[in-house]
Amino acid sequence: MTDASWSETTTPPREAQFGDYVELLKPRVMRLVIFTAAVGLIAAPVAVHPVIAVATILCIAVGAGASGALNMWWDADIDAVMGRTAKRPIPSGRVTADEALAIGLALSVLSVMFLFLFGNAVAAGLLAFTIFFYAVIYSMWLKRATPQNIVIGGAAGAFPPMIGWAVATGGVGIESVLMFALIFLWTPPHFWALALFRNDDYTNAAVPMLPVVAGTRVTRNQILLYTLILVPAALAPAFTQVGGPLYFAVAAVLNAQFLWGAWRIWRRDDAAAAADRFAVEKKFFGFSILYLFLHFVLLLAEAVLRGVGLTLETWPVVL
Ligand code: HEM
Ligand SMILES: CC(C)=CCC/C(C)=C/CC/C(C)=C/COP(=O)(O)OP(=O)(O)O
Repeated sequence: MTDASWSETTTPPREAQFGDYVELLKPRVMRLVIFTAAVGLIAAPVAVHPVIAVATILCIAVGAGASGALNMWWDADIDAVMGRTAKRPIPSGRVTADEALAIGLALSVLSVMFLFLFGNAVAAGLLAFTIFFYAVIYSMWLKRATPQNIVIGGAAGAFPPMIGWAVATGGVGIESVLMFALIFLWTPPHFWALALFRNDDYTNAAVPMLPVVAGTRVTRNQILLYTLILVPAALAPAFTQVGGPLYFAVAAVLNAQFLWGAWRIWRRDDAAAAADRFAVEKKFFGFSILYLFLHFVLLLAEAVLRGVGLTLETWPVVL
């Protein structure tokens, strides 16, 4: 469906295609979110039937996508102003805001309902809370209100492994809290590195991201500070039942590299960054994604080595 408000001088948007609706669900970011949820489920000490595992991961994926659609519905005005997001389905007129809202709400309800059926009440409750946290607390409130938006709002992105863990165990454990902490503390360096080289976008859109409000010096300091706190939190799972020597050895290298990147960002200023077009910040942002992905690959590898994760022995109750 297209928006009728386009004037004759504007290139009319084309009709929406299936891909536009998929784009509403923020698939590129959400694939890592879904992977962390899957690892939370598999690393848990209670084995799950593959049918339940697949069904519940699908529910979490749909719920994550739904929260992305709700975010795009609410943020359409901001997205229209920023170069990175101006071509999204709503600002480009291919999908209407009402459609995005309807899709976001419908998929949220369906995902939580089916996670309750295939999983349990704790997992479904956590998924509902996570969708609410991203769509309402982060998008509708914090994002436009405070430079601490992504620190507090980052909690939404940290819940998925806890949801996966809750599917398997029916509860919360120290290990799932550590997985939460890993993502929670990783989010500020991940995002602020990007905000440094996308500062103009956020300034134009009047979004109070840290570099806009407090300046780039403070942002560089905060990236290093959060990385210093992140490193011990990222190594801690090695000493629990989900970790082991493999996790520790590889994570130590990854964390040394992350710390080195944060240090390089900290010790330079905007003139140096402008000279190489934010090459260090861009590299650090790219590496942040690999960094988080590999930590969860390590948790998966440790689970495979322990022989936990899936079992055909417990036939799913729901069937
Ligand atoms: C409040 C928390 C977060 C903020 C503000 C944030 C912000 C961003 C932004 C603005 C981008 C660029 C996206 C684009 O090019 O459209 C990005 C990319 C990305 N983020 Fe985050 N992020 C957050 C949390 C997370 C979490 C929790 C994950 C996964 C666990 C994640 C995974 C990714 C990935 C995989 C990409 C690259 C997407 C691509 O391939 O283009 N982010 N993030
Ligand atoms: C299971 C479940 C519900 C998971 C949700 C996970 C979650 C909250 C991920 C958030 C990651 C994200 C896309 C942040 C972007 O911030 P932004 O929206 O300010 O970025 P933008 O400018 O790209 O829109």
